[in-house]
Amino acid sequence: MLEVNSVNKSYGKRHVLTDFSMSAEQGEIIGLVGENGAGKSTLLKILATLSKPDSGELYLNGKPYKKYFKAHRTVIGYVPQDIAIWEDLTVIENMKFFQKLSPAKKSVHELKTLLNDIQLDRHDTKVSKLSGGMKRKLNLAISLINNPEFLLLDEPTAGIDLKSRIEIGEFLKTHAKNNDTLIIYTSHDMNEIKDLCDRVVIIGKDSFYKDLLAEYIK
Ligand SMILES: Nc1ncnc2c1ncn2[C@@H]1O[C@H](COP(=O)(O)OP(=O)(O)OP(=O)(O)O)[C@@H](O)[C@H]1O
Repeated sequence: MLEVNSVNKSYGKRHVLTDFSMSAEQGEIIGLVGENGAGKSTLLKILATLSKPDSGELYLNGKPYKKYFKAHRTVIGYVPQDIAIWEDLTVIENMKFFQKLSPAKKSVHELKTLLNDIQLDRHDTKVSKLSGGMKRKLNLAISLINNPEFLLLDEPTAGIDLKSRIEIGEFLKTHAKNNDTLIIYTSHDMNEIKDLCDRVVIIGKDSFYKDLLAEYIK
């Protein structure tokens, strides 16, 4: 489903991605790990069509990103590291707002069902009153409005309570299985990666993660 071939990306003189390649199939959950600054967010932005590589080729369902990036955008869901929702609107008002920007049309009932699936039932609460975990859940629910085939999550569980973290993990597993969604997700928590991911991709040269993974996956 996804092919990434020899992608390079630099910011000025700083090489962030060097000849990076990977492939992935529908329904897989892939953990992307690497040290701070290894290029995980950079790769996710490229995969989400929000940034372009300096060189290399990417394909989704056999179609090159270069030619089909607009079409790909409609089937990709992306949750950035920083939470991007309206603090002064309620949960359901945020869902309705982002629904208007989405190519897929969902009824209010469907939007509420999506929130309930992710165990966020405070539909009429202002975002400013939500916990960090609930905000992460809302951000994730927004990314699912367009029924993405391919979901990219940049540290979706960073800095949140254990209950929300477990609920998000369980939701993602069920969602990937029921919808055949490819999920690529970054985290610094190796226990979470081990519980959630079918496979791990290491980014960067650091052998630390290779050794750590070998230890965890024994
Ligand atoms: N727009 C940009 N302009 C210049 N440098 C950038 C830009 N975006 C990222 N970088 C640099 O590129 C490197 C890789 O950043 P990136 O955010 O992709 O790493 P990361 O693996 O996601 O890190 P972290 O685990 O800390 O989130 C870092 O050194 C960062 O400072």
